[in-house]
Amino acid sequence: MSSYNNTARFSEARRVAIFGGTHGNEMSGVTLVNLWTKNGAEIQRKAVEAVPFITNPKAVEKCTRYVDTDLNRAFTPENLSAPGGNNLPYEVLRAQEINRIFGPKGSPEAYDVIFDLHNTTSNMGCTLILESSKDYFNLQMMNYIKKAMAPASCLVLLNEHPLLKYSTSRSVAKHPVGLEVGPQPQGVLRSNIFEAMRVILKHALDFIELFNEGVEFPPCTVEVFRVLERIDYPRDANGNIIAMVHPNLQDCDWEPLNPGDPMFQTFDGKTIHYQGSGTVYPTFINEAAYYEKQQAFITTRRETLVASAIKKA
Ligand SMILES: CC(=O)N[C@@H](CC(=O)O)C(=O)O
Ligand SMILES: [Zn+2]
Repeated sequence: MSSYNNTARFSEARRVAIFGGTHGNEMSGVTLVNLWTKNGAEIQRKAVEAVPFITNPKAVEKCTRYVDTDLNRAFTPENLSAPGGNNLPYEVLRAQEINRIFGPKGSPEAYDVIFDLHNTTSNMGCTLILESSKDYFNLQMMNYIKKAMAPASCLVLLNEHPLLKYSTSRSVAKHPVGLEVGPQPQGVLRSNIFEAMRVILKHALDFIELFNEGVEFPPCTVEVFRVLERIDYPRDANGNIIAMVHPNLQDCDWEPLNPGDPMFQTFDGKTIHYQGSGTVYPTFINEAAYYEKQQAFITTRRETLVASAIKKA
């Protein structure tokens, strides 16, 4: 990226990948990618090469999140450079392979954009996940998608947290974009969720086509929800869960949670209240895949980011 007259210049985003099955039991992404692999007409755009790709075929085969370890945590520098070949966990080997095809991560040869399709069991609706508040190309894309979706809502989750950020499959690209649509149970396809994901991706590809055609996008602001904290379930001394998400919080992703609001309900009916110092916006509430990660939900803060104008270099 370079700046000239306050317009950020980015090279053409020709190489685009659409990942499905990073988690093998998240069926919208798996199904869309399989569909587009058979017939790519829907994802074809002028001056864009969009490659649909199943990232974790073994997990898709078993309809499980992963086989050995979570692929969407596996793209660390250590893993990507680990020797050991076939002795490595399946997903680490697969991460290396994906990094060879679509990366190398952090290099000029890396793919321009990777969309990674996920589903959540949480009531999050349409969510886009970003990893940087300074990527004006992605911020402009978020602004475009949000406007194109209106009056339907599409929220942006910003995971830029120094400790809570993880090494995603999409992080191989120059501009990584996560799509997270829910609620949808694991292993299940719901038509409303499937169609919502399909529409988000349509707008995203339209944006890239316009950008590649030389359209200048004027400065804009984007409302995002920045990851603050992970909240675990209350546990006993043995680590067993002793409370559930409170009914007042269940399904209330993105709604304000204030100090003193009910948060958990113990099995004997006691309410545990939120003790933070100010209003937060919880999301990924009661996500099935996060029980193993000791996470009941995450808290976020609302922020407005500013993006400069952008244009093709
Ligand atoms: C439910 C789920 O899998 N969510 C994704 C979010 C992301 O792609 O950043 C994950 O934990 O990897
Ligand atoms: Zn996922």
